[in-house]
Amino acid sequence: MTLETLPILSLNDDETRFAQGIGESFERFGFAMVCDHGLDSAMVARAWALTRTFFALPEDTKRQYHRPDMAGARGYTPFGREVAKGANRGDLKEFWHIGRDLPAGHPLLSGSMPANIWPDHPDGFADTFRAMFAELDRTGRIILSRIAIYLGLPAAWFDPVVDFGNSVLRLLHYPPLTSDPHGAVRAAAHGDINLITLLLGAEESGLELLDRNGRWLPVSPPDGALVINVGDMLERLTNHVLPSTIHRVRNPAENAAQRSRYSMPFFLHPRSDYTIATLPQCIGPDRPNRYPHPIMADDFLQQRLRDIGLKN
Ligand SMILES: O=C(O)CCC(=O)C(=O)O
Ligand SMILES: [Fe+2]
Repeated sequence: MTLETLPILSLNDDETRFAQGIGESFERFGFAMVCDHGLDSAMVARAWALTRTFFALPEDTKRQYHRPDMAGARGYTPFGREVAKGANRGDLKEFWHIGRDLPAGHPLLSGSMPANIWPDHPDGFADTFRAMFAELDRTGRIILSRIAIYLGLPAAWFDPVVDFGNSVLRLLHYPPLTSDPHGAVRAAAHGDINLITLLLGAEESGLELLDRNGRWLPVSPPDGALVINVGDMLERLTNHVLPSTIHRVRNPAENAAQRSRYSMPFFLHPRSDYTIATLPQCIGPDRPNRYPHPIMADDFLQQRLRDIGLKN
């Protein structure tokens, strides 16, 4: 049976059923909607309140935390800075990036994973987003274990792949559209770079995926649910069994254009030194290996950061 619309999956379902459900949803759409994900709702509410308060600070204050030398990997990236691969205008968004806190002196620290920077205001920002990062990291591992089952791998297969992974939590603000955007959009069509993305906030409309029939399909999760999508690294690892689907955030019309939109994607990455080599389970007579040359996760990432204008 082929799926017609994005199903709503429950993480309370038993492992095998959930694995089958998310695998089918990913194969068909590259996306899934997941409720009962177990994220603490009080923590998530605090995270939204802090996000709103931070982005309401004066532009000059926010720009103190802009660190172009870190390729946008930590801290603040101003409005209009990120340009989707192949697009010619900056997206109508500003964002803040949080990474993993590594133990002091960890070898990955000196290379691809800079230490976090935290704003002086609002109070509680660092504590709440450290907790959010840890919880999304934990939830992401559970999702990956179900994907492993679907692919016929041991459930714990991804654990060493994502241990000390270079994941990033992004707080996104799309300000109200007050003037003619001259062709720019909130988020131009793009694929995500990482393994999987866990997204909160998509109940505020605008997110659309490019379906394989060439039509844009709105993604409208129930309140509080996670939208999860396959990124380019998982697509490559699975030889396109699980597709990384192009998506965008379109500009709203009329009343909604007067409102800010906020969202919170967690980009789950492998360790920087993990080598992405096509899974033998995903190669066959009808599906020759598209990627005979493995690539290190960090080399893949650095190339893509140059593509989107965050790195020179
Ligand atoms: O804001 C959203 O709903 C999606 C954001 C997104 O696709 C991204 O930041 O990669
Ligand atoms: Fe995205």
